[in-house]
Amino acid sequence: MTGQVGTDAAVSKGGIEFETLIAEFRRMHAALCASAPDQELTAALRTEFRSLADRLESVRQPVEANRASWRTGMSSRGHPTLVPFDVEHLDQRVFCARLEFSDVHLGGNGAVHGGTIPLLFDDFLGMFVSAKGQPHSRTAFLKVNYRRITPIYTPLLVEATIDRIDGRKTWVSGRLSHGSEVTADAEALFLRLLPGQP
Ligand SMILES: CCCCC/C=C\C/C=C\C/C=C\C/C=C\CCCC(=O)SCCNC(=O)CCNC(=O)[C@H](O)C(C)(C)COP(=O)(O)OP(=O)(O)OC[C@H]1O[C@@H](n2cnc3c(N)ncnc32)[C@H](O)[C@@H]1OP(=O)(O)O
Repeated sequence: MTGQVGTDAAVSKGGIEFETLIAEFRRMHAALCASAPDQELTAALRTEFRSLADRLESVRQPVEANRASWRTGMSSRGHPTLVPFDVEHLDQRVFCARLEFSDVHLGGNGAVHGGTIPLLFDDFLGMFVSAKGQPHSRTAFLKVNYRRITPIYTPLLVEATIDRIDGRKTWVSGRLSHGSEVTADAEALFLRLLPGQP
């Protein structure tokens, strides 16, 4: 890692190019998870990955605000390893989105890895709290119930509601569904940060 700081102009924050780059990265990530390359292909890929990492580290940004993977309006803000979702509806009380897990998220026997679902909920509920609850909040707790196996490569719906706001506290809950079946649900408390609080 070079630690070099790029300029704003060096960061692609707009246009379709960054979105298609992230889509290709996610495809590559899923293909890597699902593959078994032989030694020759592994060596060739390692060389290409190293070269790509060198080029990206040369335009490294110090804080999230300047990073291309921090774009509102893009699925998961353009972050390549968060769980991507497509927003269906957002209002003061309800937030819902469509998503599909991939080989990136596979645990075992066709089921999504148990650690991936809290990642989705933390990000999804956190976005909701940021947009319609209290911005600049942080997760104090997140409880997840795994009700059924969550399948990969299957259209799913994730929904959330803001249940209560009291002072700095926002209580929020979420559900992940496959058709009429809830596969996981969550409840969380977010606390608005105090001025100067890290
Ligand atoms: C497409 C539509 C959306 C468009 C959105 C547009 C823009 C959005 C842009 C960006 C959005 C960006 C991000 C959103 C996405 C993801 C969000 C991810 C969020 C995270 O992933 S963030 C990382 C994980 N998170 C932590 O790293 C927290 C570590 N931790 C702490 O930083 C402290 O722990 C803190 C600050 C939580 C509290 O500390 P503190 O000192 O401020 O407060 P204190 O302890 O005094 O508690 C005050 C009162 O809360 C009660 N309380 C506290 N904790 C509790 C608990 N666990 N359970 C029950 N009650 C609790 C106390 O009991 C007391 O209650 P009372 O006042 O009644 O006595």
